[in-house]
Amino acid sequence: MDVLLTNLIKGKLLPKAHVWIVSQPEGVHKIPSEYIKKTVHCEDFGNNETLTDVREQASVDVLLINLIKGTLLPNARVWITSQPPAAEKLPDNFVDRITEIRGIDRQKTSALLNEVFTDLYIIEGEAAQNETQQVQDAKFKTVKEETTIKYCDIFKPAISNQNIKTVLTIGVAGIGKTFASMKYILDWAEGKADKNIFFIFPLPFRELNLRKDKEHSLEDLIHQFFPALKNSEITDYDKYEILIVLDGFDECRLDLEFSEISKWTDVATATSVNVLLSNLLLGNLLPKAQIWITSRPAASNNIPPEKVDRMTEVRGFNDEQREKYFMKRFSDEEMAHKILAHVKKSRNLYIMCHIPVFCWITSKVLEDFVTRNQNEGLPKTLTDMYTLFLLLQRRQTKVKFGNNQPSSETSEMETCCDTSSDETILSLGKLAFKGLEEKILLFTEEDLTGCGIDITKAAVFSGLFTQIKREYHGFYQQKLFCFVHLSIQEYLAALHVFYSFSNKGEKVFIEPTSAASDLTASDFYKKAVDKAFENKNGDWDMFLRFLLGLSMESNQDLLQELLKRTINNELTKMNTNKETAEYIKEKIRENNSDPDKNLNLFYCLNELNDHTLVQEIKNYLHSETKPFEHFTTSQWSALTFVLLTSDEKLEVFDLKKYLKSEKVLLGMLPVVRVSNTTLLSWCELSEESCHGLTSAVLSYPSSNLTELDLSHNDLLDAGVMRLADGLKNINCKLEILKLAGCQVTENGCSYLAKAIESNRVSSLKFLDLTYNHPGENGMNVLSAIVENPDKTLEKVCFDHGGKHRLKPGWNKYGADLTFDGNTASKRLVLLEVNKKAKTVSKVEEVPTRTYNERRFKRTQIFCNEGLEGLCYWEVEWKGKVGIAVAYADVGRTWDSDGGLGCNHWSWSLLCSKTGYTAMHKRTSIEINAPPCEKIGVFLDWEGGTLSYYSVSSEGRSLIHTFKAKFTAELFPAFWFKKGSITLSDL
Ligand SMILES: Nc1ncnc2c1ncn2[C@@H]1O[C@H](COP(=O)(O)OP(=O)(O)OP(=O)(O)O)[C@@H](O)[C@H]1O
Repeated sequence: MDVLLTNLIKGKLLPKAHVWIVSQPEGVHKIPSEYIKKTVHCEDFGNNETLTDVREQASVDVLLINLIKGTLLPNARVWITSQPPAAEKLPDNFVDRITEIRGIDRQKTSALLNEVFTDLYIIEGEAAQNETQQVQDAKFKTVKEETTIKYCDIFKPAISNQNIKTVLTIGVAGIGKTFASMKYILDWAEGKADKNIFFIFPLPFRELNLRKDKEHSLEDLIHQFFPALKNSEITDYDKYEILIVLDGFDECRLDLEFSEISKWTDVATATSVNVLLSNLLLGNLLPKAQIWITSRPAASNNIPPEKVDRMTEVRGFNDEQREKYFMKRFSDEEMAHKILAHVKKSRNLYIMCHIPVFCWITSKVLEDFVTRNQNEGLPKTLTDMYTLFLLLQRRQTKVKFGNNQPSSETSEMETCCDTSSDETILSLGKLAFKGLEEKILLFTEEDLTGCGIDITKAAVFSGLFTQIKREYHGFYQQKLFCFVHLSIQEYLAALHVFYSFSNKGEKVFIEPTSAASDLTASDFYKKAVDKAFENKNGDWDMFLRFLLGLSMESNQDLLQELLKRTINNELTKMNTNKETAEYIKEKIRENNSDPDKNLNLFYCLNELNDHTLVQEIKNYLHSETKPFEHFTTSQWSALTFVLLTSDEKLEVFDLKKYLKSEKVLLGMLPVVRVSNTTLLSWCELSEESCHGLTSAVLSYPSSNLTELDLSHNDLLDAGVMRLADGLKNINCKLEILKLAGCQVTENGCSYLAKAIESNRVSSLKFLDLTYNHPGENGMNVLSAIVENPDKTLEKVCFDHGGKHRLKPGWNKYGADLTFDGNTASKRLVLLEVNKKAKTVSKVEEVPTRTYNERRFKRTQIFCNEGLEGLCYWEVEWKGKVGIAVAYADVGRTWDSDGGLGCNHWSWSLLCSKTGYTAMHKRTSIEINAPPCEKIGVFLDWEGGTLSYYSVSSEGRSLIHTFKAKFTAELFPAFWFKKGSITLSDL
């Protein structure tokens, strides 16, 4: 027994077991101190003085001990809450900080993360491991679906042996990135998950920014965030499994440098935070630690892709999760149903509610509506919602100040409180605007006082503005504040600008020049439109939406009391709004280069209640006539907006359904981004489209595109080089890329090969390079990648290659035809080295033809070449002729099946001075088109089409298309009433 116990305590027996020894104090010395990790003294409970009278004076300790022991208030129930055991290894206050929802739900003290957290829709990008097994696994997944991942599995390997060290999670503002990471940490702290992880260090960029001016060691930095660790005497961090959560990379104001970085591996020596963070991300510092970075999409491009092992994107709530959110949010089920019903009433609102932060604001506002039994004035626009939210905060503050029922004694006090709280709101607006201008998200006390804000008064607006709770803060002594969400900062900034202009005539964001003072209201809004429009990063886009929303009378009615003014007629005149709307439409018309900017302008029109453009497009889409050829730029932008905001998921985007035009494509790139498949073949595109696709789609983090068909456009190697840049990008999710007939040579192939080689997360499986000229080398470099088990590429098609494929346009499909003299009728003569056939009036007997006289009874001739695949040829004709194709054994003899175009196995276009007739089987279709001397024939054998075109110096114009399922080679053939056919050279 002794041996057993000794070895158990020493850790030799059951080395991983926790051992808890309970002993009288005098027995403790018998256990060697090196085997004791922690001693808890319980003697206070044993020999303390007894207290029975609640009126008796005693120390807090004595009071508590007696309460717990039950000697004091013996009938009272005592509820002791404690941190769970896993939290023992955590720094002080850690669980509290995570459990309690900071900022955004502060007012509701009972709001615990576990209570409100609703599962999120998160998708996984391709894993970036080099592991053969994983790649092979990926190869067998034939159908690519969006892979969803649960927040708790973010670091879970997809296959065994996979090491996921760094995860990047992206998502738009308020979509739930921070929440997902907090819930992950909480699960761990509660011992529910990731028990192998010893420490999790959340280091938000917001707060790391504050340390950028001084040098720190990584250890120091950790101690600043978690002072309790100072006493932990950890000497070797590599001994522990550590997860570092770097939240909000988009807010990073450090100059992280990943390329020519000075390598830093020392945890204990001080250097700049820039160097520490860059080295942490590159894996030089704490090489074994796992890293979780969250970021809004645009900023995430700066993270070196090869260092990211898994990309995930938070997409917010899907329909089911959205409903769950509202059901969880309200303990009163009836209330939850009512609110959901309100949300569902407005399609706009319902769609916006896929963003959790918007759900939160919506639930606050609608809860108030339902409680007050109010059905009128439900919010319709984004600004409506935020205005109502602000008014709710204002009313709640009023209630906090005391009596809500005005009476003669309290009214003066109330007015005073109202005034001061309204002033606080307006000052918060000033601070918000200053923050937007200077790109500040965290504010110090000086910032607040600088804007005339009294901290104690601002504290009551905890639904808008909050102090960052950091009692454990060792390093940064100042108190720090922030708006509960950036969108609230943007709304308040717009309110400030609106208020300054309408009440004081100040144009805050316009340089104080004399000209500015003469600005009319509509000029003022136009300047705001320009300001947002000119900002590349879209920093002022939301602000503009709010400012324009505030210019609406409906919003000003709501805010009248807060703004303490009668409505300035000029500001709300319908004319002003109309003028602004027209100005925005003009901007949309003029802007051909940045489709995303136009989208924001459409959202602005929505705020101004101007739906004319959008409605017009919706009408077109529902009508028979879709005059896309005559669409203006603004109509194209409106179409883009309509497609993007449609309820239906856009699986396939086919440009040909609208207009084959490069300019149109470039304007509709945001639509390409959300589609899974984009079809752009035969659209007359050039290198410019490749450039646009790479920058706005393939490199775009949240693009959905997995299949891209760019075939039969003259992209050349230059275009392929642009596309290769996209293929290199970590965000590129393409699995199928079709570049048939794009004039690609060996060079183009090597750009593609290098791109696929260099992208660790390349998911490309199929590459179509038919009808190009890859040459031996081009084929070899790409085939080598197919052979490489570390790469997902399964197949590259090189069929129908050759030098002639480098000809421009349709000439690359040119069929080099010659007449087969043996099939020529006696009435025909062949001229110009078998390129011209002509009827003659006097038939001359040709001795070589006599072996089968019957075949010459029809005046026709066939070509030698049997065609499949894509082929194009042109002929010049005179007289009355039939231009046809037929299977090999058809119609060459005089038989009962009739001539060319009169049976199942041939198709013909009869050409004469009066027009054309399309003939197949026994049907013929008259085509009313002016006769043209030159006819182009395009055969897409696999696609099952045979098209005839008139060809002139103005281009090609379609005469007729036959559709059929071709089953064998087709031979060009010609029938003559009288006249001639010349095969043209291409
Ligand atoms: N899973 C969730 N369940 C319930 N509420 C959520 C969830 N995710 C987010 N929210 C709500 O949305 C708010 C914003 O979420 P969060 O701060 O995580 O967004 P974010 O993506 O980090 O945004 P930002 O990029 O602006 O920092 C939260 O404070 C919370 O009210």
